[in-house]
Amino acid sequence: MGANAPSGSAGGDSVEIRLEEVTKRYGNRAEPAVDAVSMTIPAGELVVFVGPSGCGKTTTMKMINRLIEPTSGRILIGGRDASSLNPDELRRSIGYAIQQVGLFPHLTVAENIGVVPGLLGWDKARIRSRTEEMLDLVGLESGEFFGRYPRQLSGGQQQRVGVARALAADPPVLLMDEPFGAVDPITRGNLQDELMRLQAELGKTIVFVTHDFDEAVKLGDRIAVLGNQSKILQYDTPEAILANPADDTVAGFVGAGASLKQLTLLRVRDVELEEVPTASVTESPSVLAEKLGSRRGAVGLVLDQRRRPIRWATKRDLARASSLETVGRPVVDSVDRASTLQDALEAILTDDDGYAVVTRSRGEYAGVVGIDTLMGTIRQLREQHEDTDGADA
Ligand SMILES: Nc1ncnc2c1ncn2[C@@H]1O[C@H](COP(=O)(O)OP(=O)(O)OP(=O)(O)O)[C@@H](O)[C@H]1O
Repeated sequence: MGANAPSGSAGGDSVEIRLEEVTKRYGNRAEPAVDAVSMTIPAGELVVFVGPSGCGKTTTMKMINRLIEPTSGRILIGGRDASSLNPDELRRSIGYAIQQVGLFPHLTVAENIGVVPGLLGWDKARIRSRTEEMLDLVGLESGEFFGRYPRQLSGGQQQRVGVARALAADPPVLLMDEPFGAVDPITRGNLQDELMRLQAELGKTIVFVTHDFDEAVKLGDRIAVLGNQSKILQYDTPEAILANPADDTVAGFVGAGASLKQLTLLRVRDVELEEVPTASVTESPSVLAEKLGSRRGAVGLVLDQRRRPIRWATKRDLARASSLETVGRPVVDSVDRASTLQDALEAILTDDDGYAVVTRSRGEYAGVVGIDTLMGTIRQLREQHEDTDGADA
């Protein structure tokens, strides 16, 4: 952020957010809603606050743009004390997207997106082109949606407009409070994918609140697992939290299947591919049988003339077969190098041979990932994170 008050139109550079002993006491309640929270949200990262209902996530977030004033402590945004800034200007420099979307019902989609740029004094032509750009960015066809009213949109479309509006003035900081909470799981998944794509492009500093640990794992560069009064139970990368939850409460929050969730964080390209014996569909079954050798349970792949895997065959299958065209069982599922290891596991279970076939861009055979590789990877991750903890202690 520049030396002047954040203009909100500067865009570009991302900024760090620091909370120093931030406390919020509502009215004269004995217990603070947020108790002396200190944390650093690194510039350009997406940090997820996750924790049980009522633990203080929203209160903590709203203190960053001063929708709620802290009772004590300091919040620094790009090194500047938020309490020293004009609250209206501060809020214009921070994008804000919430579950209820909060679109103005009497304004069109375009007018909603243009609200903050308008407040910042942008001219009409610039607002119009920015609005079109934003609609495009969130995957809504500008010609179709520009003049619609919020009630003429589906829930998912409203959420997209909410995100477009939050981003319109190109703020360096974005606060998102359960922004995808009110939509069906498929739309939610799509919106999450969009946000990840956007973030890879834009590199904003984003604070994202959710109840949903899986959402946190998917989106977060880091996750802050919060307990009562926003006490930070663990603040680390998703990998580290999954591999090694700080205590039983965090482990409870991570929930069942932590190892499976770890597999969503790694890609096929992160592990070494293995090979199984292969033969071309034009060869005779005995050729593949010979390559399989005498090892029990060995399995081979039949490739078509463009080297695309088509069938799995064991030694027994081959002994009975007259042609490789019909031998064994078809390859049903395959993955590529960009697939997650969870996709690979899914393919292993679908094809039931202990391997997932990995293909290149045109479907040619590249290798396989075996169940042993997946188990080894999980074991390795766990050990790595245990080592890191040991070093810190
Ligand atoms: N305006 C308010 N006045 C008094 N108490 C409040 C107010 N807003 C929130 N609280 C209390 O502060 C605590 C933290 O609330 P907050 O909304 O920050 O939690 P949260 O973690 O975001 O919850 P949820 O996930 O359910 O939205 C709660 O106990 C809540 O009842």
